Amino acid sequence: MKQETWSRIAAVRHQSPLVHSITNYVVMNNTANALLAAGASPIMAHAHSEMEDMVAIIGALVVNIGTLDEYWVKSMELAIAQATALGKPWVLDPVGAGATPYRNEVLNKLITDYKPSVIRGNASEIMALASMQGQTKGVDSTNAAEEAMEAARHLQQATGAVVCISGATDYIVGNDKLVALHNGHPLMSRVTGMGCTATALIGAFCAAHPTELFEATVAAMALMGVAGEIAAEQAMGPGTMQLHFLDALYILQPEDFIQRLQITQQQDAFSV
Ligand SMILES: Nc1ncnc2c1ncn2[C@@H]1O[C@H](COP(=O)(O)OP(=O)(O)OP(=O)(O)O)[C@@H](O)[C@H]1O
Ligand SMILES: Cc1ncsc1CCO
Ligand SMILES: [Mg+2]
Repeated sequence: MKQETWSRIAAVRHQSPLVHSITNYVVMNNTANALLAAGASPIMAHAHSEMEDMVAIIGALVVNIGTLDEYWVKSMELAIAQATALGKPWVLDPVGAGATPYRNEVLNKLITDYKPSVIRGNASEIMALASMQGQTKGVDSTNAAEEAMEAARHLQQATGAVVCISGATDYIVGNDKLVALHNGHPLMSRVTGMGCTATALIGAFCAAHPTELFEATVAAMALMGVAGEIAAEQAMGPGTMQLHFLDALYILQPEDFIQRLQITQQQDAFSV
């Protein structure tokens, strides 16, 4: 399992897949650099006139609604429609789901009209999306993590997407599959757009493994966590954390990755 996860990281380095992101102004530079450090090739574009042609040449599409507006939402729809037509994976980052009616309306439309291949958000975003997709409040949940897990499962069933909840522990939910990753460091949440970076890396891994989206998502989040942990050991604070994180993505070797990776998997089990 750990060796197989490493082989997916090596495949991204080897294949250097082209990842098209329509993402927010805040994180464009961070995510492009993270993709490069992991061995992928980033392109950011949103002009309506080039969406079809751009999506024709990429391996995967990442849609992040962080700083959405009406023009960009149309770009997203054009790009997603083309990705769907060409059978290419597309990954959704529902930044700020639940924060405003406009965000919710856009997200609900994207999820309902064009099914994402993978959705990655933090617990509150995943819970907001699940309630938009008809989930009634969980009656069984006894704690926040369990509530988020029920939401992720609901969202997975409603959309068919692989659903990732990121946080201190990352959970990846597929159809009858659940993996938990226990790496990472609290300093990661002090750098803007680490979640967006996670989603961009998922895009790269899906591009390299288009028929194994669950495993691709696990590998991308495993890389995030291990690189984050290594970076935190070197960093003095958020500034150097950002720099060391890019270096860790680039330098990481299989021995260190396998030694550090903390992964647990459950089949057919959705209790946390
Ligand atoms: N307390 C923590 N301990 C370990 N890892 C963490 C912690 N908090 C976040 N992470 C890691 O940081 C990355 C980003 O996850 P997070 O849930 O913070 O995303 P987010 O809320 O969408 O962030 P943003 O919106 O700022 O991009 C993931 O790889 C996650 O595993
Ligand atoms: C701070 C911020 N605002 C909109 S997007 C973004 C980056 C983190 O998602
Ligand atoms: Mg986020």
